Amino acid sequence: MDMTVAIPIDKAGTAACAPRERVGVLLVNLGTPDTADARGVRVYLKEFLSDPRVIEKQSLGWKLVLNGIILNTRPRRKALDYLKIWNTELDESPLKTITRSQSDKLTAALEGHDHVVVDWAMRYGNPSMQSRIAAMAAQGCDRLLVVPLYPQYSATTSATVCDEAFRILSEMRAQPTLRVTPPYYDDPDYIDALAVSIETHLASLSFTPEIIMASFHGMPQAYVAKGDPYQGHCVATTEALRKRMGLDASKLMLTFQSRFGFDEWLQPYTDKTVEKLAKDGVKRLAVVTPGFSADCLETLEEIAQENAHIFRQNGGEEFTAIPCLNDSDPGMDVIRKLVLRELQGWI
Ligand SMILES: C=CC1=C(C)c2cc3[nH]c(cc4nc(cc5[nH]c(cc1n2)c(C)c5CCC(=O)O)C(CCC(=O)O)=C4C)c(C)c3C=C
Ligand SMILES: [Fe+2]
Ligand SMILES: [Fe+2]
Repeated sequence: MDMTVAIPIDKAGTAACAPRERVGVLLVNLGTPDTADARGVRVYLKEFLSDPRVIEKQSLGWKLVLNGIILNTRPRRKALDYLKIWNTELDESPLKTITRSQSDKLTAALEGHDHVVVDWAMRYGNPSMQSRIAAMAAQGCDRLLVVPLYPQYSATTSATVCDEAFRILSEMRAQPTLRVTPPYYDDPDYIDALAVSIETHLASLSFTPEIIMASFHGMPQAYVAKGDPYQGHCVATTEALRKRMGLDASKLMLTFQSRFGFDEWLQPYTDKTVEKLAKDGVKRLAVVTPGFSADCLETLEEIAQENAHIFRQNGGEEFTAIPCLNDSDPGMDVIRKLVLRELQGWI
C-alpha cells in the first residue's frame, strides 16, 4: 500500500506541512535583463517601468508612451550598453554575478548557524523574489529576513522590495514571519568601508585626483518634495564620508546621475558637473558611487565609460571610477554585521 501523504502546496508554491524551523536571509537588488539584447532589455524595462513605486503616474498617457515609444526604442540602445559590460563567461549581467557572490560569501560568513539559509533575488527579472521565497519556505524557513541592498532608503527601491515581499506572502497560507533590514546610509561600518575602499583604490593609481565626486542614482525632485527621504540619506552619507576622510565639500562633491525622462531630477547632475569641472581646468578626477552596493550598468558603463569620456572630451586627463563595495572584504563586513544585527533573537 502507498503510504505517501500528499503535502498541500499553496499558491506561492509552499509545501504547507514541511518542517518549519529555519531562518531565511534574502539579499535583494534591483534587477537586470536576462540577456544583453533588445528583447531581454524590453522584458526587464517593462516590468521595472510599470511599477508605480518607480513611475508614480501609471496613467493611460504613460502606458501609451511606455509601450508605444520607450519599449520600442530604448531596449535596442541599452542592449548595446549592456553588451559593453556583460559577463561573457557566465553570460549574465555583472549585477547578478556580484549579488550571487555576496550571497555565497554571506553563507560562508554565517557558517555555524546551521539553520540559516542565505539566498539572493532581483526585484525585477530573475531570480525573482517569488521563486526564492518559495524555495526558502520549501526548505522550512518559518522566519525571513529581507535585505534590500540599498544603503539609502527610497520608495523607488527599498519600499518596492517590501511591497513585493508582502504581495508574495499574501498568497501563502503558512507565512514566514518577516523582518526587513533598515537603510544603513550612516552606519559607521558602511562609512568606514567606503573610506577604506576609496583610499585603497587611490593608493593603487599613478596619479592623485584633485577632486572625488560621490555620485548617487538620481530620482525626480517631485518624489523628494512628497516626502521621500532619499536625498537626505545621500547627503548624510556624503557628510559622514567627508568627516571620516577629512575632506570638505569642494574635495568630496555630491552629485546625482542616471536622469530618466524630462522631469527635473535631483541636482547637481553628475554628467553636467563632470563636464564643468573639466572645462574649469580640473585634470584628475575620481568618482565613487556609494549608493550602489554592486557594480552595474550605472557604474560600469555610465560612470566608468560615459562620464570618463565626457571628462576627457572637455579637457580632463585622468579619470578613475572607484569600484563599489561589491563582495570585497570591507563590503561583506557591512552586510554581515547588518544581517547579524537584524537577526538578533532569531539565531
Ligand atoms: C525611472 C525612474 C527611475 C528611478 C526613480 C530610479 C531609481 C533608482 N535606481 C537605482 C538603482 C539602479 N537603477 C538601475 C537602472 C535603471 N534605473 C532606471 C530608472 C530609474 N531608477 C532605468 C530605466 C534603469 C535601466 C537602465 C536604463 O534603461 O537606463 C540599475 C542598474 C541595473 C543593471 O542592470 O545593471 C541600478 C542598480 C537606485 C539606487 C535608485 C534610487 C533612487
Ligand atoms: Fe535606476
Ligand atoms: Fe544610466
